[in-house]
Amino acid sequence: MAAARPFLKMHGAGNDFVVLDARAHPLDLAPAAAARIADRHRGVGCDQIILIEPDDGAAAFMRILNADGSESGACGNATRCVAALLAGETGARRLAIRTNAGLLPAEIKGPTLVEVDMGAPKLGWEDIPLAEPADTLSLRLALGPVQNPAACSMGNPHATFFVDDLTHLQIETIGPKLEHARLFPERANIGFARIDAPDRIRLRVWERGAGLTLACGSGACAALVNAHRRGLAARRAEIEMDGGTLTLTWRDDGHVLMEGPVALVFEGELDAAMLAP
Ligand SMILES: N[C@@H](CCC[C@H](N)C(=O)O)C(=O)O
Repeated sequence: MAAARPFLKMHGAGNDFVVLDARAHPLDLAPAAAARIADRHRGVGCDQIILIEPDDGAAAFMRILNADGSESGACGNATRCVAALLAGETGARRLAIRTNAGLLPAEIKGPTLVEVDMGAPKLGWEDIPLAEPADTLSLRLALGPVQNPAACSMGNPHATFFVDDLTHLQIETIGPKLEHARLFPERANIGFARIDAPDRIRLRVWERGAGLTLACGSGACAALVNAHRRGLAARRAEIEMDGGTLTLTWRDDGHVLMEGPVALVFEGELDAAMLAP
C-alpha cells in the first residue's frame, strides 16, 4: 500500500484543487482514489486532483484528474496555481508547465497573480472531438432554452452556449445532459456565456467530470475564442465567473493568454488508505 502523502489545497478563482507532488516519489493514482480524495464529505474535497510529475523539458508535467476520476488534458486555473508553486521554489518569474495539451509558458505577475499562455485553440470537429463532421461555430445541439453552441478544444473539449439570461438557467439540470450528449464522444465542458460588452463576458461552466464549478480557466479561454469567432467579443475581455474574474487575450498569433489569481489555502496529509486503488 502507498505511504501517506502531503498535499496542498489551492484554488484559482474558486476552482479548487488537491495538489500532490510526485516529482521525487511517483504516484499512480487510480480513478477511484481520485474520486475518494475529491469527495467533499468523505475526502478533502476539490474539483480536480493535480499531480506534479517530473519533466525533462519543463518545470514539471501536470497531470489533471477530475473529481470523477477522469483525466483531462488541460486545466487553466490549476496551471496558474502550479506555476506559482514552482516559481516560489526557485524565485523564477517565468517557467513552463507541460500538460497533455502541450508546453504552457507562465509568467508570475504578482504575489497572487499569474499569466499562462494556454496555446492555440483547436477548431476542427475532429479536434474537439465531435462524433460527426459539424460546423464548430454553430453545432446542431439544443436542450431546453439553449441551442447552437460554438465548440473548440483548449486541450480539452468545450461547448459554449450564448444566452441572454443566466439567472433562470437550470444548469444543474441541463449541464450533465449536455456533457454526455452523443455529439461528444469524450464528453465536454459546457459553458453558458452572457455577453455584457465586447470586452466583458459573464460565464458559468458545467465542467466535464466535476460539475458546476466556481471558475473554469480553459472554459474562459473557450468562451472568448468562441465569442470572438461569432463576432460577439473583442480579442481581449474580462471573463467574470462565480468565483472570480480572469483576463483573457486571444493573440493574433493564435495563442490565448489567461491571467488570473492563485491561492494556497492549507497543507495536509493524505492517509495511505485514501491513496489505495
Ligand atoms: N477547471 C479546469 C478544467 C478541468 C478539466 C475539465 N473539467 C475537463 O474535464 O476537461 C480549468 O480551469 O480549465
